[in-house]
Amino acid sequence: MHTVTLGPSGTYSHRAAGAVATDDEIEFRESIRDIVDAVADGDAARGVVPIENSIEGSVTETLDALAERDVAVVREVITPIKHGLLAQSEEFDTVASHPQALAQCREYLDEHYPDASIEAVASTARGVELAGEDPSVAGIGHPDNATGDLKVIAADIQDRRSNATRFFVLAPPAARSDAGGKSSFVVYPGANYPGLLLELLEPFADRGVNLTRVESRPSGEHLGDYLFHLDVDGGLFEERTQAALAEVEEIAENGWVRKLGSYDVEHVV
Ligand SMILES: O=C(O)C(=O)C[C@]1(C(=O)O)C=C[C@@H](O)C=C1
Repeated sequence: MHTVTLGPSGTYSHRAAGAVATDDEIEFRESIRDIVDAVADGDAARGVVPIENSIEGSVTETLDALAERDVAVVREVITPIKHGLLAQSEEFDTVASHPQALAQCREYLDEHYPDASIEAVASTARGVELAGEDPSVAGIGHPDNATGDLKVIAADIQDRRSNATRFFVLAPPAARSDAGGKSSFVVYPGANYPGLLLELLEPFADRGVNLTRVESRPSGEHLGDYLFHLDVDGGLFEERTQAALAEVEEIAENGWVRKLGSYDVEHVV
C-alpha cells in the first residue's frame, strides 16, 4: 500500500514524504483532509501532512482532521522551507501559491510586488504549475520545480532566514506506538470553568514532562467551546507520561482524549 501526501509532485509535503517512502510508493491527494481520510479508511499505509510552520504557525486543516478522524502519528519530520519565486519572466501580475507559503513570504511580496494579485491555490507545486502554463503568473515553491520555461526570479524569499515546517507521518490506528521521545494528544474537556486549562496542563508540569506545543481549536459545537492539541517531550512508554495522561482523562471525563501516539523526530533537507 502507498504513502499519500499533498500533490502534485514537487510540494514540500512530497519532499518530506521522501523520508518515509520511495517516489514510486507515493500517491498524491488534493487536500490534507483527503490524506487523513485515506489513512483512516485504510486506503493508504502512511500519510504525510504539514502540522506547523515556524513563521505562520499551525496548519489548522491538519489539526481539525486529526481531531475528527482516528489515525496514529508514527513519526515527525522537520524540513527547512526555502521558497523561490518561479515564473517565465519578470512580466507577471499574479502570484499563486499555497496560503501557508504566501503568508511566509508576505513581507517580501509587499515590498517587491505590492501591486501583484495574490491567488491562493491547493499547494505550492500547483502554483508553480500555473506559472508554467501562464506567463502572467508567478508561483512560490521549491526552486527545484523551475523546469521547462520557468526561471527562479528570486530565491530565499521567506520572511525569516530560518523557516521550517513540521510534518506528521500518519498511519492506521493499529500502528499506534508507545515508543518514541514525543507524544501528541487531542483533549476535548467537555467542560468550561475557571482554571480548567491549568488543571489539564499541571499533570505534565508536576512530573517534569515538558510541553512542546499547546493549541486550542474551536470544537465546532458552539462559540467559545474548545478542544486542545498537546505535544509533550515524553513517550507513552514512560510511567510519568502515562500517569499525567490518566489524570487528564479524569479531568476530561465529560469529553474525550485522543492519543495520537508516540514517535521520534527526524530532520531532513
Ligand atoms: O504546498 C506545499 O508545498 C505543501 O506541502 C503544504 C505546505 C503547508 O501547508 O505548510 C507545506 C510546507 C510549507 O510550509 C508550505 C506549504
